[in-house]
Amino acid sequence: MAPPAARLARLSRVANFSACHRLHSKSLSDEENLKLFGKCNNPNGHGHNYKVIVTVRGEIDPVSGMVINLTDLKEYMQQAIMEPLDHKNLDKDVPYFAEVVSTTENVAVFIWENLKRLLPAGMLYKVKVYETDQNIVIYKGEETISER
Ligand SMILES: Nc1nc2c(c(=O)[nH]1)N=C([C@H](O)[C@H](O)COP(=O)(O)OP(=O)(O)OP(=O)(O)O)CN2
Ligand SMILES: [Zn+2]
Repeated sequence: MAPPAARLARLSRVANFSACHRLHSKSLSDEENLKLFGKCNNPNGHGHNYKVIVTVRGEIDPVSGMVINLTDLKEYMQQAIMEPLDHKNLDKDVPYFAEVVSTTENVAVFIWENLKRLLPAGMLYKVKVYETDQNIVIYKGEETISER
């Protein structure tokens, strides 16, 4: 009898964290920052309840029935998202954002890079970050818009 075909599946898990930040670029003057970022450039910052959906992709292991053990994914997300970001001032507490503007785009990249270091090679598929219910970023590890 032919062996069962390998099945590829995607698996997602959600994390929620709270943080404050200020949108401010060191490459711009104070006036330019205010013009670009408006209320989000408030000197004392503002806060968000972020939601992150992490999706991994891989073959369903025929023995375990899993792509990845969700208990392991939970621990990786704890290390990659919750420990560095939850209840933090992104710009002051997270060294990465000392030189990188703490937009949701860059928060997604930060989470991607942290998770990539922890997960089996090639397994990370998508990081989706909700800054608010209305403002959502998806990052899939791409570096440029590829030619069509
Ligand atoms: N490209 C981006 N633009 C903006 C970002 C970002 O991360 N990437 N972030 C902000 C601010 O941080 C800001 O907090 C957004 O807040 P706000 O406009 O209040 O959010 P909502 O649109 O969800 O709220 P409304 O109630 O609809 O005003 C700005 N730009
Ligand atoms: Zn904000």
